[in-house]
Amino acid sequence: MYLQRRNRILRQSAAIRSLVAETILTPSDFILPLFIDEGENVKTEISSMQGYYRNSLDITVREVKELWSMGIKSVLLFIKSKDELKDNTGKEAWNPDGLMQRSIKAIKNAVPEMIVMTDVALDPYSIYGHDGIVKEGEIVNDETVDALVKMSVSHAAAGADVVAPSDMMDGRIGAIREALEESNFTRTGIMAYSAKYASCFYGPFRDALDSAPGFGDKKTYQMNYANRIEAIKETLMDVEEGADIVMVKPAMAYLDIIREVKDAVTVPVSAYHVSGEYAMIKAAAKMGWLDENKAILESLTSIKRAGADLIATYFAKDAVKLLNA
Ligand SMILES: NCC(=O)CCC(=O)O
Ligand SMILES: [Mg+2]
Repeated sequence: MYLQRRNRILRQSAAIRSLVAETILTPSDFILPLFIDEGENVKTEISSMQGYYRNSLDITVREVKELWSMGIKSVLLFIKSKDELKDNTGKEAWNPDGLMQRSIKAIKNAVPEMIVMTDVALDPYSIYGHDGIVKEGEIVNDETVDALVKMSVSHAAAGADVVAPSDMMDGRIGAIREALEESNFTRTGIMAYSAKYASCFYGPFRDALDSAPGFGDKKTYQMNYANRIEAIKETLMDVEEGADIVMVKPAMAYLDIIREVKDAVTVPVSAYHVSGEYAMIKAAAKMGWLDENKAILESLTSIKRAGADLIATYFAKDAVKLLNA
């Protein structure tokens, strides 16, 4: 045979494959979500997320020091609220002494350079497990936005670097930006969950925070997974309203959306490799059906290749260890 072009030339050794690799994961690609609990020395494995824990703040602070030493530059905080603090206003969400606010302060105090991102949504504080205030069975938009604004400002006051509204109410990015400006928090960023789909892949997360919706589902605010153009509309609106970073969530079943969003905006794009995506790999690996380490690196590389500049993933630590191996 006489071939003008032999594509296998650039695949023949590990060295040449790495020379021409188009996508390279690095520790600073990752955001590690952390689940924080009240108490001391409390470490609870999430039943549907084997190998992943909800920790009290003392353990979390030690963990964040380790993460920084590994090269992980960002954590995304979620707290598990006590049942007696839950209501239908979400007011615990902006309590200056709430678990979230104490966590932000403790982490920034221990590792000032760590980029602390905070979840902004009412579900951990809601007796209904919904991301907003409920009236006559409906999740009301505008009153919820008022609550999210208070929540965001209180996170900024506690020292959060980036607030991350994950609720999908309309208009909240603009309202939060305006409030941050008015309160003089001009260094606080907003990572908007812009294209967050109503997904079954969030199931294990709701076990982690005991935040499953008490009635109905989240389809009146999170996006229909049948839709693509709507993701662009949502994302462009959030950028217009002042988002510094936009997000697509979940990740693996939405790689097309990540790519289209990446092509449509000039801000960094993040993707959230969610709890169900973690659980699938863990479960298959446990059965001996998948090589866990290979599945982790292939999944995260695919998400970056699709266009994600940042990846929120429960595998961040595992991935960094594998990249350094
Ligand atoms: N706001 C956080 C979620 O909705 C779920 C994340 C996950 O499933 O990992
Ligand atoms: Mg929106």
